[in-house]
Amino acid sequence: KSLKKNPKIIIVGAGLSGLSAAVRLIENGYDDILILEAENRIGGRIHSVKFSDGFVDLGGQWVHGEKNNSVYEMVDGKYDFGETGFDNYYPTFMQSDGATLDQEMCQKLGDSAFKILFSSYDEMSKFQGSVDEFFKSAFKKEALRAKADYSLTNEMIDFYEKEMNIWNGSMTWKDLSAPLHCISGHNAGIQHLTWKRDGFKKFIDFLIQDNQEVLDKIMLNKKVVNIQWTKNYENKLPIVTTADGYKYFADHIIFTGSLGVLKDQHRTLFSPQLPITLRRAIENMGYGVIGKVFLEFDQSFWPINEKNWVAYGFLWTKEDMKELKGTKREWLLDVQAFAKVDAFPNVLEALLAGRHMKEFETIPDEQIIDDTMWLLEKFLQKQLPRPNSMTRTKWLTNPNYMGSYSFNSVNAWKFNISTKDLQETLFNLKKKPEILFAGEHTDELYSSNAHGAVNSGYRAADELLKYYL
Ligand SMILES: Cc1cc2nc3c(=O)[nH]c(=O)nc-3n(C[C@H](O)[C@H](O)[C@H](O)COP(=O)(O)OP(=O)(O)OC[C@H]3O[C@@H](n4cnc5c(N)ncnc54)[C@H](O)[C@@H]3O)c2cc1C
Repeated sequence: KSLKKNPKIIIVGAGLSGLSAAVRLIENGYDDILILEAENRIGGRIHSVKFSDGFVDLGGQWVHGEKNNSVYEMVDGKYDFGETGFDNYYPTFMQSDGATLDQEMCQKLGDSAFKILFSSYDEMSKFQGSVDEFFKSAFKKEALRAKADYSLTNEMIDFYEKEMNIWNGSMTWKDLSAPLHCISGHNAGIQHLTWKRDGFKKFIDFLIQDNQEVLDKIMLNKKVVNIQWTKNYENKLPIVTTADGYKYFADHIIFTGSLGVLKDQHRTLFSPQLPITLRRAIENMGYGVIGKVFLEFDQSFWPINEKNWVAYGFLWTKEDMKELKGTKREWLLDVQAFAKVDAFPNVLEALLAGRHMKEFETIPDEQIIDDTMWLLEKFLQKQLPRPNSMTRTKWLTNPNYMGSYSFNSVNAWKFNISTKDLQETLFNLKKKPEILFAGEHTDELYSSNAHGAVNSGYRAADELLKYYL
């Protein structure tokens, strides 16, 4: 066959997967690349913003594990990671009435919760339902055995639902598939390594350090609105149209927009329509959102000097929930914890996920400060200083993301769909790979993670390299 020596490749998106694909192609001599990025910056869901005396991460924050983790391995020995300490310690559990909670009992229940969620894979993998159903029935038995109070048991269940929603980006753990939860990849080693005051953006420096030319190939503020692929033709080229009306031709296109973008826009983004197999996978794989609020104070009022202190964990009573339902502060019900931030002694970070994320993202900054301070004062039972500054996330309402990351849903299990189905390459009649898909949601083992995104970019680039070899 007569193949072009240096085909034209368009990569849609300059997040980790797009940049990784570009680097891999350039390293192999394929440098006729154009990267079209909708935002006015690179990095995508890696978004480190200036805050306090460094950078905090609105997107990917921690390196989860060391073994077989492409992010960790790329910088191993070249970067001195920090550590949040979440792996080995429990938060200080708090209740809104200031009652002194039996921390030992809470931790005992916490141990049971972790065992059920992360060490019962034998039973869980055979369970056909959701993580919610599996967890509740097992946890209630454990709580009974531990002679835990009925209301504490329910408050802990609510706490671990939030934990799982934050891990998975789900709105409710009723959507999380129990058997698929058991097959997600795990990278051994420390689970919460940090980039200290540098932010995750530091990783991008490592990723492109030997191929800086990749930066010259990026066009910012170039939102792709349509990709016309040539399904039934042999000798036509696909055409990419951007929102400003420009058209670009290419031999191959690597599309890295999020699963949220695909769910929302695939019907208008691709003409002709994507194959039914791919559409089914897009529609049924899970994708949701988490939120973060960073607050900076003059000085810490949390026990930052206690070696093992990691966070305040909120146990919401029924009365608390009733009090907030129907009010403008209802979104606070999604807040699980306020955690310390490694390398920032004066910064607290709230983590949240659940049913109120749209409200959270659409209320003004001033209200976010008022509400989070109201919440902290309620649980800590004291007056607190106002923060000097605040920054928060808005991933769901940004049309270039529509959420934070993908998860293995109950529907994916029901319809036998895996992340692999989201990798389906579109070929033209000559069997030329025309549109390839990358992005965290397409990685078989580490979807939802930064290293999953990197792996997916390499995989898509390798598929093209293989074609040319
Ligand atoms: C809040 C949050 C917390 C996270 N925490 C962690 C963590 O602690 N550890 C971890 O490992 N991972 C974490 N992740 C996940 C990790 O950040 C992502 O998996 C990874 O960054 C995704 O990279 P990607 O290239 O797949 O997608 P993206 O980063 O979304 O890149 C895709 C790019 O395509 C662009 N785009 C979209 N549509 C178009 C279009 N039509 N035209 C042109 N461009 C388009 C987007 O703007 C974006 O830049 C977190 C993510 C979020 C949001």
